[in-house]
Amino acid sequence: MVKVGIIGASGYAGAELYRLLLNHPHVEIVAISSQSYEGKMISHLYPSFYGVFDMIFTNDQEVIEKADMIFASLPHGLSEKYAKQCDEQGKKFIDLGADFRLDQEKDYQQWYQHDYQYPQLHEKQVYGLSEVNREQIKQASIIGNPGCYPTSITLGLYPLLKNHMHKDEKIIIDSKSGTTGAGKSLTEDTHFPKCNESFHPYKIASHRHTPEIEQELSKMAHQAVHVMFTPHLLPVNRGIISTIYVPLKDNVDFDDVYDIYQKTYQDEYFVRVLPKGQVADLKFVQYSNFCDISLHYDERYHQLIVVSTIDNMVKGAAGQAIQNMNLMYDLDEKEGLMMIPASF
Ligand SMILES: NC(=O)C1=CN([C@@H]2O[C@H](COP(=O)(O)OP(=O)(O)OC[C@H]3O[C@@H](n4cnc5c(N)ncnc54)[C@H](OP(=O)(O)O)[C@@H]3O)[C@@H](O)[C@H]2O)C=CC1
Ligand SMILES: CC(=O)N[C@@H](CCC(=O)OP(=O)(O)O)C(=O)O
Repeated sequence: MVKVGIIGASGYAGAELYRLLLNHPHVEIVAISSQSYEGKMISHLYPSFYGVFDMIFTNDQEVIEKADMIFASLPHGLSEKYAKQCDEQGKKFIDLGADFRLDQEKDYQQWYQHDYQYPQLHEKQVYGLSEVNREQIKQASIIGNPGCYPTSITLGLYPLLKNHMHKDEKIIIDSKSGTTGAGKSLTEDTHFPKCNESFHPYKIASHRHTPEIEQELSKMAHQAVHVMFTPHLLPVNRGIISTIYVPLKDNVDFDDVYDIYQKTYQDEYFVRVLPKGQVADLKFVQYSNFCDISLHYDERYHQLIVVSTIDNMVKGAAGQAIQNMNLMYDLDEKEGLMMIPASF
């Protein structure tokens, strides 16, 4: 059994981790921590766990002491010191936040306004996009779990960029996220009367996921890729849907693009390329670890339109983190993650 601990377990992504891990046959959750709820039972905060998982929140140090595999689900800038301790003690560490995602410290400084406390630690980090970096993840001890928007976008573009079927022009991406993406603290934007029955873009041309998206797309394409990324707040609890507009190279036709997507993902259980004519819909990935991709062609402009959708809490956070843990422990990648999505 893998002895798992979760730091920041009172937050949404932390709670989603134990909701899923409780069904994992090779995991024992040995400790979970919270600063605000230390000494309280989980059901005090999340009544759905009452009688199912009556663990008491402890402190961060006890989690590190007891567990061999530590997930951190904290606001940005707080994970490094825990990763350092885990590294020194030979424990595995997966960060659900952004502290181990960017390759360049200068990008982290610019977009997150933090410095690296332990720059050498970052030489060990692996970007946890499971389907793309599988072999590196298997060998890693520190994983930067991808952001939710970047997961939907990078999986949606990987086959196209890897096979250089796109024109060397900037890519336009419109993404929409449910409100759990903003975490559990109340904000003006996620207050029910403000977001309910409304819909708005935010952080236009300035969202902190932009450098992460460009970094990973550029690696896939082996050349610099630039994006115009606009996130929107969708008044639903869960789900991200990204609509991506990419000009195709002149000699590339849509049927070839579709074939490449199918070939690339044919052995990937969690990435589903939908049949031609179908449209990806976040309803049909909610509560699951699937990423559904539909492909569309605008012949007037010779443009590909990719629609890629995930559950932000699962493939966009806790599910992908568990998929990565499975890889790190040489377990079946699907273990604990075989949930069927909502059907209506
Ligand atoms: N929600 C999502 O869809 C996704 C989230 N993530 C990432 O996962 C991480 C956790 O996100 P999420 O669970 O949504 O966030 P929440 O705000 O819901 O939870 C974060 C938790 O961190 C703890 N915490 C510890 N120190 C602090 C501090 N100084 N300030 C605020 N909170 C603190 C809090 O618990 P306590 O006070 O009890 O210790 C809190 O419950 C973030 O880095 C987020 O970006 C990644 C992908 C998707
Ligand atoms: C709707 C909403 O507010 N979403 C969050 C992103 C989700 C998230 O938690 O960010 P990471 O994936 O980087 O951890 C935001 O825009 O900041």
